[in-house]
Amino acid sequence: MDEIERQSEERGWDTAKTLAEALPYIQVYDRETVVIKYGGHAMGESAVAKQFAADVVLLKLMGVNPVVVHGGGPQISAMLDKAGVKSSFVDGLRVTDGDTMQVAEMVLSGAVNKEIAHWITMAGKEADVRGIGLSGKDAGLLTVEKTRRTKRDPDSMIEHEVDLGFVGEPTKVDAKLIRGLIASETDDWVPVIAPIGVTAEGQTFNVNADTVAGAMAGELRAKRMLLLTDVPGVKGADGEIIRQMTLEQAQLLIDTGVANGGMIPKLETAMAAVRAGVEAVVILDGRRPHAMLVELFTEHGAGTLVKAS
Ligand SMILES: Nc1ncnc2c1ncn2[C@@H]1O[C@H](COP(=O)(O)OP(=O)(O)O)[C@@H](O)[C@H]1O
Ligand SMILES: CC(=O)N[C@@H](CCC(=O)OP(=O)(O)O)C(=O)O
Repeated sequence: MDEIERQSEERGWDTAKTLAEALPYIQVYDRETVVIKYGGHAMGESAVAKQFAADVVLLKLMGVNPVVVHGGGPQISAMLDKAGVKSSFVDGLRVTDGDTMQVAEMVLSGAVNKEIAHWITMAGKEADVRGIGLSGKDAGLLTVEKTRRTKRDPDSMIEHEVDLGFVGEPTKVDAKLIRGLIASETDDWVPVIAPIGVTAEGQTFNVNADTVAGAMAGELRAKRMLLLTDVPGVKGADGEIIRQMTLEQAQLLIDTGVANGGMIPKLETAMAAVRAGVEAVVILDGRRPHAMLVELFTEHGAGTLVKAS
């Protein structure tokens, strides 16, 4: 046996050891639902996204029921730039007028949704694991109402409403279709959901993807919700990643401004999901290969875990 063969054999034994060590965790998540929020920043280059799809397939084949909710904020911004439409954000939410809504729906439900579902289907071809792309508009999945935000004027201290346009928050998740897909004994479906919702009057609204993932995880009583983003976790005031936090600590980070921008909807969602019965939420770096596998199947885990206590 030459040196290359010997090293390859060594790697084989290491892989087997890693698999054996994962057994207790694999049992914990057996037939449990894990909602994965795949952020637009985490998608990065197509090689990273394809690796994500392969990991989702692996989860499914290991007995987990993954449900993917995706974002696409940077992708919407790029398309709006091309069209010469300006975009602004309030507390991490995109102010959405009629033109912006059209572009957001086209990018989210069209390009991004179908790409992710397709990559999952491609990665799972041999085992017939199939991604199925949906938006909150399909099968009455997501009902929303207009988001109301107020801001205090720093000089007069008077509160006034900020109109975010067609931005909504979930009031009802009808997860009948999703439950049917993940419960199938004969087929391996992986639902992939775009964050578009509809009001009771039938108007299409843009919804922050973290918020949709939280509402979905709560409705499905998911064991875990994973928020995949572009930072290794939530940073505290000292700039260090916080490994675990309670709901009170999460609220304090928002109130003190240590968590700002896109991290605000993430923490708000994490808190709401835990209150709705999700065991824990993890905010982690989706750009790192196999981040979900490290989080679910190793002792140390990855990112920041948000839990009731
Ligand atoms: N305390 C914090 N810890 C980590 N990231 C933070 C914090 N406060 C704000 N952020 C910002 O939140 C961003 C993640 O939110 P966002 O850009 O909306 O990601 P995504 O597109 O993945 O949803 C990070 O890139 C970072 O700039
Ligand atoms: C209302 C609102 O802000 N909607 C988001 C929807 C996409 C999203 O949430 O994407 P990320 O997860 O990649 O940030 C937006 O228009 O950007």
